[in-house]
Amino acid sequence: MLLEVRSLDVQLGGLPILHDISLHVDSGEIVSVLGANGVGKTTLMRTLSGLYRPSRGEILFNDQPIQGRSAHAIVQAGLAQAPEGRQIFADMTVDENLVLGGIQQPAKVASTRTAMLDMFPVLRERRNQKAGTLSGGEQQMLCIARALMSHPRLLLLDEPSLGLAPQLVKRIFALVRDIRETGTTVLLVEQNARAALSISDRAYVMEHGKIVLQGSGAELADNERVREAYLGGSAA
Ligand SMILES: Nc1ncnc2c1ncn2[C@@H]1O[C@H](COP(=O)(O)OP(=O)(O)OP(=O)(O)O)[C@@H](O)[C@H]1O
Repeated sequence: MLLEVRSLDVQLGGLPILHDISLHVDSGEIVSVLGANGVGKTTLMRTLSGLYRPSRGEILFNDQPIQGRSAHAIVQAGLAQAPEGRQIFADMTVDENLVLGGIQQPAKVASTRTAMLDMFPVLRERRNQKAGTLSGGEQQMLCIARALMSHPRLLLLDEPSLGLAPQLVKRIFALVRDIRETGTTVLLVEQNARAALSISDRAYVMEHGKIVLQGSGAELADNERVREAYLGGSAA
């Protein structure tokens, strides 16, 4: 197991947000966490990245407990996040954003940046352009490439399809598959259950801060409750 989350509770501003979350991600998998707006998906991602401290439970990464470690130390351990809303540096160029993503591994920045520009040719064309002037899809690619600059073993993706047209959603999900092929494990949170399940080995469904269902991508795509709530209709 690359990531194991055991009985995690998270409170924010005194309010319970996540309750008794347990999940795992094996090396080489693509795993999704699905759920509607506000169920706590971003809170989970931010907790895994060390931005929130759980009130109970354990997070094991590569068999080491990481809860309570700084966000910086967690990136160094090999867990990087492409956050919801992209959060790229709008006034900096594409190139500068990439360099910042690799800041913890300065010796590798030049070669990793070349690899990223090969993987995302649209970023190569726009490498000297201010990131804030990129389209939504280009910004998402930059956000993912910036996270990959730290050579993570596990990439967390928070709603990569948010606000993108269907063709671009397809493109982004194809890229997630490519990323896995290069040896990076992926944990993805998504509202777009259809697209996420189509590329996931396994998935979890969250409601009201809890995990209510889990299974293989195919099992969940076939599950009546998932079909009704997230895929827009029953099997019939
Ligand atoms: N800093 C905070 N303080 C208090 N409550 C918060 C805080 N951040 C988030 N919440 C609440 O926690 C709940 C879960 O929010 P979260 O952003 O994790 O959901 P989400 O599943 O990612 O939703 P979305 O898809 O809309 O981003 C929401 O009710 C939200 O209002």
